[in-house]
Formats: sequence, structure tokens, C-alpha cells
Amino acid sequence: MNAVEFHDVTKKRKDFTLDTINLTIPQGYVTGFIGPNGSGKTTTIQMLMDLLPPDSGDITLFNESNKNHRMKQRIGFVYDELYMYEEFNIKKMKSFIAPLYENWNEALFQQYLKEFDLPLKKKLKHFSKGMKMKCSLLFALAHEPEFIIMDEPTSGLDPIFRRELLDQLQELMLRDNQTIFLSTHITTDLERIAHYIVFIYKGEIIFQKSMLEIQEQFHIVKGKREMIDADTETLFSGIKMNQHGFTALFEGDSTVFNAYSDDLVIEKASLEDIMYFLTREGPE
Ligand SMILES: Nc1ncnc2c1ncn2[C@@H]1O[C@H](COP(=O)(O)OP(=O)(O)OP(=O)(O)O)[C@@H](O)[C@H]1O
Repeated sequence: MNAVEFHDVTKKRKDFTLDTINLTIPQGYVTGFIGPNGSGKTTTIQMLMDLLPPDSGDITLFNESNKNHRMKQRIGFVYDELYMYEEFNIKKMKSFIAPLYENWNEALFQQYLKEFDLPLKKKLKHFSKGMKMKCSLLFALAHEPEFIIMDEPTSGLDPIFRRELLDQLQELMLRDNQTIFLSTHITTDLERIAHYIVFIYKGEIIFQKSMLEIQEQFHIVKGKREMIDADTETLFSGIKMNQHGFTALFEGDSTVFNAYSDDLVIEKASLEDIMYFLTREGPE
């Protein structure tokens, strides 16, 4: 079962097009959403949350249209922009938000408020970026959503809270059928908690794969310069040359290089490596 499905979704903006997006977010797993700046991650999430209408295509949430407002009860949305409520403090915000949710858990709210060390009566406009993110997280978690959507949740957080947040998310995953979709530039966070990765670049989904497939399929290969010619070049992505040799990304079964094991170094590629080499113009 998928928590979310995008079917042929297209959105044109001034200098940018999200082009025929098809993606799924499987229920019960953590899916990481990665891509360089300006690739379309926030635009995709805004459309998912029905904050921005697509030009064409359709989006379903738990097999129903994402325009169905009942679905919002089941979602916790975490992001760092709370500007609508800048004049509010947490106490006032709670008086507006809590009644909207059937599953509002006041005890959990109080527990997180204490854990996150947030002031109840300070205006949100005086909050730091990290405090805003924690505040967004507080409200998202307090209604016990079964699906949490996060747009760069760890970006403004100090390393200690970031790690605590990841532990918290891992704990939430132990709950039945919890689903998390999380956009981030901190790919090492995803290497710790994600089961699936969606990679978007220039408005196109480049791949959607499980972490297991990624670990098995992507390799960094290093070798001598003279090994790169018109034929071998096509095997690799983002070839990087220097005076000592080449480094490139290889996608596939690395046993094809077994006969060259004395001349090549082959390592597993990290998510950062994959992003870097797939978006590089090579060879150079
Ligand atoms: N309101 C808008 N009007 C027109 N273009 C926009 C608007 N918001 C975003 N864009 C453009 O859409 C493209 C994708 O932006 P988006 O914020 O979705 O990318 P992103 O992957 O989330 O980037 P980042 O990692 O930098 O947050 C960019 O080229 C951006 O300039």
C-alpha cells in the first residue's frame, strides 16, 4: 500500500518545470527526498500538501484525492516557515490548532514542549530558525499523525538535537504503519534512517530506489586515466579526471570489473557521491 502516489504531475513555473512526476511513498517506511538546490523538492511537497495546484496529473493520499481535507488529520507537516503565526506564541497557537485535530494528545504535547525546551509565551517572530523547526515538530507530533512529511527538518538544528530528532523518528517508526517522507540535504541523516530514496534533479525524478538497491547498485570506481576511452566512458557517470587518474560513478553489477581488479579501486557510493556524480557534467 502506498501512502502517496503522484501520477503524471506537471507544474510549470517561470523558469522551471516539474515534468511528468510519477512517484510513490510506500506506507510504513521512511522515504528520503534528495536533490540539489532548486530541483523541485519544496514544490513537490507543496503540491502533495495541496498548497499549490498542479497544472496536470493527480495526487492521492491513502488512495484518496489529496484535496480531501479529512486526510490532513492523518498527516503531520514539518517545515521551518511559520510566518502566518508570527505574532502568536505557542499557547495561542495551540488554542487554534488543537481543536482541529480529533487525535490531539495534550499529554504528548506537554511532554514534547518540555523535551524541546520551547517557551510557551514568547512570540514566534522572536524564535530562532531551530526553535521554529522544533515548534513545527511539536504541533505535528502532538496529533499523533500516521504520516509525517518534513521539508528540510534538520537544517536549522544543532547536531545534538538533530541526532535526538533522528532517534525520535526511528522510535516513531516502531509504531505500526508509521510513514515518513523527508526532504533533506543532509544525506548522512538518510543513510541512518531511510528505507527508500527519491532523487529529483531539474524537475525530473532521476530514480526511486530502496537503500538496499542503492547500496548494491552504485559504486565509485577509481583507475588510471588511460582506461577511459570512447567505449569505457559510456559505462560511467560524472567522470572526473586528474593527473593521477579518474574517479567516476558506476551503476550496475561491479563484478564486470573482476578482470581488472589490480587496476581499479571499487567502493560503495554514498548518497552524496551519487548526487555529486549524477549531476556533474563529465569528463573533465
Ligand atoms: N513562487 C514561485 N514562483 C516561481 N518560481 C518558483 C517559486 N517557488 C519556487 N520557484 C522555482 O522553482 C524551482 C524549484 O524550487 P524548489 O523550492 O521546489 O526547489 P528545492 O529542490 O526545494 O530547492 P532547495 O533545495 O534549494 O530548497 C526553482 O527554480 C525556483 O526558483
